[in-house]
Amino acid sequence: MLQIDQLSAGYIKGSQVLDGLDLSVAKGEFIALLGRNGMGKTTLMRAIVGQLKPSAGKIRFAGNDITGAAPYKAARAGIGYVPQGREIFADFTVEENLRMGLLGKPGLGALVPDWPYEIFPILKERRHQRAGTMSGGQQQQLAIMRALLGQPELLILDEPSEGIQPSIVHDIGIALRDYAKEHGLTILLVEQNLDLVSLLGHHALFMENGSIVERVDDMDRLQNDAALIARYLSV
Ligand SMILES: Nc1ncnc2c1ncn2[C@@H]1O[C@H](COP(=O)(O)OP(=O)(O)OP(=O)(O)O)[C@@H](O)[C@H]1O
Repeated sequence: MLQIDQLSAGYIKGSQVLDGLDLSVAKGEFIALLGRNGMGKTTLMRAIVGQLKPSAGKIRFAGNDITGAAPYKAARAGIGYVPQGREIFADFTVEENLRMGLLGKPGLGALVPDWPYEIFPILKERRHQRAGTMSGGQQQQLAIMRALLGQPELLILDEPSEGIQPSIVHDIGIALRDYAKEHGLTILLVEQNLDLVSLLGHHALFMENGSIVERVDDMDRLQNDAALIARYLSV
């Protein structure tokens, strides 16, 4: 579904953050991308969704070449994005934020349907409140639902657990897993929280200095292999 070949990208001319990266994600897979801060995980996500133009390589999604395409094209092609820090509109109400999710693709209408409110009822309770008044966990629920309202085939989440209490992270993980199974959604997750990775991941990829350096398919190993965690995650 997503095929990335020899991708290079960076912020300063002549200095690459990603250097010849390859990644393949099949339909229905849950892939977690792990690694220390500054290894290039967010840079990779931004390149996929069109926020950063690669200097070399190819990104294909569902058979289309989307290398360097504008963000709205990635959204229309079926990629949903929940960025690091959530980026909700703090001064807009919850419902207005959700309506933004309907703008990603033509034909989704203007009215927020009931299902996002059924998944996270707190959003219904707070739908006329300004989004910035909600807790971090509630804002993350909002950001995820805003992305899902665009009916993506691939959902990219960048550190959704950041700054959120563990019980809410767990609830978000369960809700996402159930939704993804029911709708055949593919997930690419950047995350340091191993509980969420184990809940949502089928495969874990470890990133170091702009490349994917190790792949783990046995999720139990993530909880039990101290050497693996020390090598790629400990500071
Ligand atoms: N807007 C930017 N301009 C210049 N350099 C940047 C910019 N954003 C990130 N970088 C640099 O690119 C490198 C990779 O950063 P990136 O955010 O992709 O890492 P990461 O693995 O996602 O880590 P983190 O969890 O800290 O976000 C880092 O050296 C970072 O300082």
